[in-house]
Amino acid sequence: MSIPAQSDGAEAEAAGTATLTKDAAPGEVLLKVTGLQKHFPIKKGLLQRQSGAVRAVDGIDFEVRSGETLGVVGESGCGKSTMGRLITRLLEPTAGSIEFQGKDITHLGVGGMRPMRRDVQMIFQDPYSSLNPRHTIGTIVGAPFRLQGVEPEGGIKKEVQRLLSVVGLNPEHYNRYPHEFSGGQRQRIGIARALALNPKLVVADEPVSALDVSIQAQVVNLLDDLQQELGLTYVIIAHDLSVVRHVSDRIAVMYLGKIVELADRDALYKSPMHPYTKALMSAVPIPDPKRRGAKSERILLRGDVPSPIAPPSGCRFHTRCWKATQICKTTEPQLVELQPGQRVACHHPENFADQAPQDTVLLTAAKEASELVPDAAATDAPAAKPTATAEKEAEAGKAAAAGAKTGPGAKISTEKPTPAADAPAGSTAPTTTAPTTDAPTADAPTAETSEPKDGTAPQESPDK
Ligand SMILES: Nc1ncnc2c1ncn2[C@@H]1O[C@H](COP(=O)(O)OP(=O)(O)OP(=O)(O)O)[C@@H](O)[C@H]1O
Repeated sequence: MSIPAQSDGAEAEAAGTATLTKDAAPGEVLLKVTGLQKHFPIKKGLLQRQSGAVRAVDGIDFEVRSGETLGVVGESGCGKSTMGRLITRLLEPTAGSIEFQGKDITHLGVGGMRPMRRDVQMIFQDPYSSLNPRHTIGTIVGAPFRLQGVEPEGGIKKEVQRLLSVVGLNPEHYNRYPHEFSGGQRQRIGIARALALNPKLVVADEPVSALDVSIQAQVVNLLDDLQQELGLTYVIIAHDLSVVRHVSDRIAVMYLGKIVELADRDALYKSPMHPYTKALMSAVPIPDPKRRGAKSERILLRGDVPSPIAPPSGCRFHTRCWKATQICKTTEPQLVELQPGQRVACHHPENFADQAPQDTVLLTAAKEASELVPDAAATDAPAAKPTATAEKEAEAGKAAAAGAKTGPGAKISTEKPTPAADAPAGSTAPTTTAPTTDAPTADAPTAETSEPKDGTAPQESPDK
């Protein structure tokens, strides 16, 4: 796919809207997150006194390098979306810091963030609710220019039409409304809007999970193409391991508000070190029919993820981990680099020397919360969470693509997207994931934000 060049920084400078930071060279750290926390307060009673907090993100550290794709996986409710909204500054962090190109943006206000909004954009999960139904596509995709006061060369209309063709839509559909498009096409509209200001970092929160299976691969391939042509850096949040495997260079695995493992994609899939990662990976179906008969075991995790209001002490995974010992209950493991490029927070990692060999007494209850089952039996097993993921993937039929991925630019097998290639409107089957935590419902914590509906994706920080 050939993508026409976007207006570059020089033009922006000429227009008097230069960004505050200098560009990161490929491979340099673009985003650095340190000790990031987001606790949503739980308020009760007439006086709305705070009675606790949902610890959605509870101290995470990671970096995103220019030009790479960082995939973020984990069960529903582990804090992936909250993390995405924190780094795009749609949410105000409770603690920690966020640096973008060396500049601390943790507590920048609306005015301070305005220039940054050009560089950091977000693509939302639900292409139905993230586009304002009363606005035309032209208005939606052109909104970032108006909000930032940017006048592209040739005018907004021409630039919007160019963006529409970049994402595989018909530029003539400029005056149409969102309801006239299918789910996949709407997601392309969301992508066009995100690309309007030539961002450096794009955070995509479950960008394909609301789309029909047949359309998912097209959108993933489009994101791939755009990255190569425009040198974009992605943070892609997904619970579908085959999508994450396909698109990511590195992968962060989250559990209950923490990153438990952060590693290069191949290392993570070949030799996961955190037991939780291993359980997640064991649920991915083997795509190669020749290897399918090979003896393999799946790890079923029983029960729900504990509540993020009162997470377990020590290692948060210890209540469901078959390797947990006393130290796991009392001491929180730090995320340390055990292999080059592979950081793990575990006292008893897989595929590596034990970090607490003296601690041998297993926590029986925890051991019983997981079960190793032969592969065939696992297929019919009831829905512990990783198994549910596996089922979704099997259903998605994308496993072959996942297994075949070898390097950047590899494609999920699909027909090339054409403007008309997506399924007609209404034919998609949105997937929603039920929350697994019992956290926020009972105590009705304060909602801080909702997805923008007006085509103005993250132009302003709502909690400022
Ligand atoms: N505005 C909010 N107010 C209170 N609690 C919230 C808010 N947003 C998220 N939470 C809670 O924070 C926790 C993490 O939610 P988050 O949406 O980040 O998880 P997730 O991993 O993205 O899950 P999913 O895949 O289901 O979207 C959950 O327990 C959720 O209920």
